[in-house]
Amino acid sequence: CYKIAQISKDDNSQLAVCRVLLAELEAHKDAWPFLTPVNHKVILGYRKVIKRPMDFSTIKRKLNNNLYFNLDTFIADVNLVFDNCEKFNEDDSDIGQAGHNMRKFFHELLHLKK
Ligand SMILES: Cc1ncccc1N[C@@H](C)c1ccc2c(c1)OCCCO2
Repeated sequence: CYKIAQISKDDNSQLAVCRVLLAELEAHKDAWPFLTPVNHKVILGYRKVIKRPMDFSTIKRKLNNNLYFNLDTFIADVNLVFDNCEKFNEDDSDIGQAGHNMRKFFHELLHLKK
C-alpha cells in the first residue's frame, strides 16, 4: 500500500481527495448502472422501495456545490449508492454484481489512501 494523500485537516484537501475517489469510481468498468440517477418512470417500483436515491452524477453535483462537510459525509453518499443497489437488485443480476464489485473497489481505494 502507498499513501496517495494524507487526509489533512483542511476541507480543501479532503475535497480534492473526494474528487479523485469519484473520478476513479466513474472510470471503473462496472460503474455504468451508477453514473446517472435511476429513472423511476422506467424502473417500476424504484421510487417506493428506495427512499434516498443516489448516483455518481448527483455526488459530483453535491461536491461542486460544496454540500459535503468532509470525507465521511462523501463516503456516506457513495455507500448509499451501493446499499440502494443491494436493496433493489438480486445479487446474481448484472446490476447486483456490478454493485458488489464497485463496493469492494471503493473499500480498497479508501484503504490505499489512508
Ligand atoms: C442502479 C440501478 N438499480 C436498479 C435499477 C437500475 C439501476 N440503474 C439504472 C441506471 C439502469 C441500469 C440498467 C438499465 C436501466 C437503468 O434502464 C432500463 C433498461 C435496463 O438497463
